[in-house]
Amino acid sequence: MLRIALAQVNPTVGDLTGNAAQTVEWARKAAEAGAHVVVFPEMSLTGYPVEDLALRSTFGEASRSALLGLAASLAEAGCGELLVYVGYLDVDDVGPRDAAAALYRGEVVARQFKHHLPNYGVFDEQRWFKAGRTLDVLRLHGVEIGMAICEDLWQAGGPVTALGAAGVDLVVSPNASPYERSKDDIRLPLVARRAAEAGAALVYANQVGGQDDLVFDGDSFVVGADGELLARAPQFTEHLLVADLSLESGGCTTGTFEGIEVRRRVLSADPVPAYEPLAPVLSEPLSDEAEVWSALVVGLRDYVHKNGFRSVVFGFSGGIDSAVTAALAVDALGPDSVHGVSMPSEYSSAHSRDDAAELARRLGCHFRVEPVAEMVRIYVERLGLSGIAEENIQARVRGMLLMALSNQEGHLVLATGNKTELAVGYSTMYGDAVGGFAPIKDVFKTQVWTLARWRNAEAEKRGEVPPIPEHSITKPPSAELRPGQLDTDSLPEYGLLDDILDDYVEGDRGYADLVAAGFAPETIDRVIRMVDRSEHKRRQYPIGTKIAFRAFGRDRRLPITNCWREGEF
Ligand SMILES: Nc1ncnc2c1ncn2[C@@H]1O[C@H](COP(=O)(O)OP(=O)(O)OC[C@H]2O[C@@H]([n+]3cccc(C(=O)O)c3)[C@H](O)[C@@H]2O)[C@@H](O)[C@H]1O
Ligand SMILES: Nc1ncnc2c1ncn2[C@@H]1O[C@H](COP(=O)(O)OP(=O)(O)OP(=O)(O)O)[C@@H](O)[C@H]1O
Ligand SMILES: NC(=O)CC[C@H](N)C(=O)O
Repeated sequence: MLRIALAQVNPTVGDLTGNAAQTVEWARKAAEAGAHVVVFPEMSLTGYPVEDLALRSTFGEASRSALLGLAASLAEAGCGELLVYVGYLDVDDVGPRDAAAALYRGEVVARQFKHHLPNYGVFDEQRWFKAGRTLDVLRLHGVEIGMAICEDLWQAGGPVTALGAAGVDLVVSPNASPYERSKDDIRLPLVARRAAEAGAALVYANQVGGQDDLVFDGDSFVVGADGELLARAPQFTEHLLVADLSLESGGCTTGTFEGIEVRRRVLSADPVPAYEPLAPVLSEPLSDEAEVWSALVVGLRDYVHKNGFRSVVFGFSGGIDSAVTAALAVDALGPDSVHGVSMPSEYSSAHSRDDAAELARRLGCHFRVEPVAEMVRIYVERLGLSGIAEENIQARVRGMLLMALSNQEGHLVLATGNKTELAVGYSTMYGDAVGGFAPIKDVFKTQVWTLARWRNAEAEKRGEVPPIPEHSITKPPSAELRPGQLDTDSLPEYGLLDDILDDYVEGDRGYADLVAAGFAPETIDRVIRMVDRSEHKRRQYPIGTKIAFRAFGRDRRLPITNCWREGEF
């Protein structure tokens, strides 16, 4: 029997000192829980992803030296007998390495480099790292333990097959697997299959927390050699998952398997005396809406706090996007850190002001009214503005006002745009598109309504006041930039629009496939033109948390100057 701890922690990219201190603190908790082994996430000492920091030799050297310091600190903290797997950035003659080390009795007893470097979606690892070629097996208390770093699990054959062929009893896997909807439905069966293929139990330790536009959900778990789920950590929160594994050791051989050299070192040969196992912890995965909400809350909170802000400011229009952004911000930061500003113009309806005030009342956050009509009038008269130029100046005056409040009072400005608007370019540059972070930029408009209803229903279940005024959910969306304006004057109805965008953006489908899906050719043409023409706006839009398979930004990268148009060929 061996007691394994999975430290599902939230590191901060670049904070070697803070992350090392966090590693010691969590290792101590694992030791106190009686664990023999503790596994931290991928590159937990540096944070993940470090992007081009990987290419800085100074950072690589600092990471290597922080690892040695950590080995010593762990021993000093009384964790010397605990086998600690920690991820870090290594650098050798070949180049930078996505690495994990095993620390024991104050020493680095193994260093292994990731073999498979993902280079798709949000990952650019072939730009940043050189691949590893060897695997290190450690024998601890008679158990043969191998290691596979994140993507090494995702590729059939290779490291896990080699470890299985060598005869390991247990594979530990440090991971930094970013959240996207339903990804947990892919990970667990995949890892279970790998465990069964290797004939070894598998410990999957994932990072939690936000890093720029990525959020990590944790959801660490342990599966047995037959692929059965034995323990699972909760999502979106730091957690120490402790599990007892009953492992039969058949012994391990060294040599070359699958073309990979497997090395082995014996740390301690004797099994631990029998002890009373812990009851297994099997946290329930969250519902789809709860999962997305938590992702958005954690992504926003970590962006704000890790960048040294304590509060946010943005426009409360009385509409659904700013209402959902406000509810998220209050869940993430607390009401005292959220500053809403109503900025009525000449065309703002009375209900937009009332709904904005009601939202603030329900949330208990800060709220002020700053009319913009007079400032807008000066621009309009001085420059003789009309039409779209007059419409947009209202949004731009609001943007300027919010940035002024940010400068003056130190709040981070949030942009409230959703994925549908971003897709079709339905926002004013330097107007409602200003800000440092855009919490719902990867959420389609129809999902914004779903989340609003879900969040209100959750509040009702808990006997709390629903945060979002009903009228903000039910009224027809309008930018209120001219009298009686409705979004549907310029855009197809949102249900239809989101269906097309789901196929064109998420599914990357071509024209013929869209027609085959049953959309009218003229609507397809119109939507595709709007999407393709607004790439320049998306490049300038603030970052925000990725929740979908294909988010704008890291996942979907298209040229701005681009004369290719989907059509009939
Ligand atoms: N390829 C390119 N590269 C760089 N810049 C490029 C560009 N193409 C145009 N531009 C620039 O972009 C400008 C046009 O963009 P912009 O000034 O933003 O204005 P524009 O896209 O013409 O108008 C904004 C649209 O968004 C709608 N809106 C505004 C505010 C809020 C909401 C809402 O409901 O959330 C909707 C509004 O009703 C209107 O339909 C051009 O004048 C030009 O300066
Ligand atoms: N009268 C207003 N007072 C304060 N902020 C406003 C006002 N009008 C617009 N904004 C800001 O600009 C953003 C874009 O708003 P707009 O009403 O143009 O479109 P929207 O995408 O339907 O957003 P919402 O659903 O929040 O109204 C709003 O979310 C809000 O932050
Ligand atoms: N850091 C990684 O190697 C992550 C890649 C992997 N496919 C995942 O998303 O989980």
